[in-house]
Amino acid sequence: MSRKASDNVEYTLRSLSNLMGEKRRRQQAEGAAGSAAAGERSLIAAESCSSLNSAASGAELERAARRQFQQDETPGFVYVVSVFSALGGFLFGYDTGVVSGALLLLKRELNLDALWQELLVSSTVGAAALSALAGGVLNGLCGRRPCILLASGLFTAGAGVLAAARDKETLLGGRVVVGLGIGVASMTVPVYIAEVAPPHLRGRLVTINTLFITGGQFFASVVDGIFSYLAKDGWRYMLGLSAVPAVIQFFGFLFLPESPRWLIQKGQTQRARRILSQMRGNQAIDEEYDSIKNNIEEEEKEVGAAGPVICRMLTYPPTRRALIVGCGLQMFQQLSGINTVMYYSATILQMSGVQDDRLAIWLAALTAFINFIFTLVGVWLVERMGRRKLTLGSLTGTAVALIILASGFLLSAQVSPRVTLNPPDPSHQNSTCTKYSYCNGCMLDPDCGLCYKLNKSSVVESSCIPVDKDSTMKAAWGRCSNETVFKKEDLFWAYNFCPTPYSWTALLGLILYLIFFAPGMGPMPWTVNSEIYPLWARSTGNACSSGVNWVFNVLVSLTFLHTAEYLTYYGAFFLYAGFAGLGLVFIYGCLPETKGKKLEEIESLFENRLCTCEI
Ligand SMILES: O[C@H]1[C@H](O)[C@@H](O)[C@H](O)[C@@H](O)[C@H]1O
Repeated sequence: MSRKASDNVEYTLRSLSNLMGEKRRRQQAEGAAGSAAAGERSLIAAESCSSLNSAASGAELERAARRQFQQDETPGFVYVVSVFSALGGFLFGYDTGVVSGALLLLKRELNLDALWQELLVSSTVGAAALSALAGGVLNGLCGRRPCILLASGLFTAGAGVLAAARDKETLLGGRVVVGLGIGVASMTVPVYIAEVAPPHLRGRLVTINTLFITGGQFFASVVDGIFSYLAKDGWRYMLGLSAVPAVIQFFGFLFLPESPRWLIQKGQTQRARRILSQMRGNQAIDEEYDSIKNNIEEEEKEVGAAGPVICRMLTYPPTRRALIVGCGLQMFQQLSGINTVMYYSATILQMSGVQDDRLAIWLAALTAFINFIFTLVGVWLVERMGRRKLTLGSLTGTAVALIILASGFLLSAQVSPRVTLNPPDPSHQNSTCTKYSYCNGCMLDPDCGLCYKLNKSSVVESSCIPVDKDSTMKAAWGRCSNETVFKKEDLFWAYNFCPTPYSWTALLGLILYLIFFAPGMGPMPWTVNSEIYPLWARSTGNACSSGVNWVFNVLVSLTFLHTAEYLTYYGAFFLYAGFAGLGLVFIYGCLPETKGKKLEEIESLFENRLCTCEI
């Protein structure tokens, strides 16, 4: 029998056993009085059972099951709950994305030096790493709902502090509060959605959370674009706007339920049953309820309940393997360089000849839009292709795109224009910029930029000059120190990039990167982590893997400029391509397929040694 046919029969039989279970339950509820109003569903059940008795032919069985299936609709409530939780993802994306635009205005208004700018960006990511780890304990003790409420409270408070800040210290405090919210939300939301979703929709609904993350990043870039025109206080709106979705989520969650799985674990079975039937509409919940309950009991027998969860996870082989897979996926997601590619997109676009800064900001919004739209493709594909194929395909494409991107930088470096003019520094300060004889060295030095003219498409009259301390858009002195003047005189100022005929290669690499990364490597690490741990280990497993995601996020972004200085840009992107290659080997060997499986069935996928999973 073909796989499909056997699946059908299995499904048919399962549906029929549901049908009969449902009928039995109804009969018990209706009691001896034998209510005549058994409803349409009982009629179908009766019809199905009688057809089972009389003919019992395969075709009839299948027809009855199909009719039952058509009645089994997932109630809209599951979608409402998922969307409200995914607002946490939106805030994660918004708050990590909005800061780059806000900094452009902030550094002028509050005179921020490089250290303070760095602090305002990385304090949020650092706080997120810590609170994701702490979120595991909170989730286990208090449940998912209080954690989501806490996260939206933190997002609101942080937004308020940031919008009202009068000095940089308050700003730093606000960014830390927001980071604490991001960490808790990033680990709780995928777990919560996975626990309320029916198995056949779980991947899609959890992936919606990542869609909201990238949606938040896109929205942030549009808000940055709009408020960049408001030189005074524009940053207050940028940073404060996130209070709106945070408040909506907070009030929404006052009315939304706790995860039924967490409730069963805590022995609150009546409440759990009520919520589970709300989530499943007209489908029978007995089977699901029993399987969750039995599983919890078995797990307690098998693993015991003594000692910290992380120690039990590490000493019990299936959860140890799941943890390695979960953390590995999150590590490779960040090591493939998504956040540097996104952050660097404006420069890549400038290399392609976009000289106007405002245009570059809007084109960066376009980059965020491509990331968002292709995450939507992931939502569509995840239940069709499954997690494993989608992740493998996505990472393969990402690695190829990184190679193209790196080659673009390599070719550009090989034809890097010569520095032809060396004007004397009027301030007589000893700048490092004078020592470079090619643009390539000049652009890798964060203190210098290239001032040049174009003759047709070739660079002429070029000089490597120190960059202005307040704005990277002009030189500290000389021909390129006054923006309006040098633009009128047909002069160009290149900071962080060199004019190159190979910019299209980098641009192609950038677009391909997002097209491949966004549907798979973006969402799958979150989706897979939400489903691979048994209930007792789920909060801790997700806390660890989210922590790994944030720690590698900080590491990759903080080291990028140094990596680029030592290895040059193409070296840095080749390095990420290498990491993506290693990630491919890891995923090929270790990631099992979890599509369509009940959360309770997934543990068995990790019973075998790693690297022996099905292909
Ligand atoms: O899955 C998300 C997403 O792909 C984002 O675009 C990225 O900024 C995050 O770091 C990542 O965790």
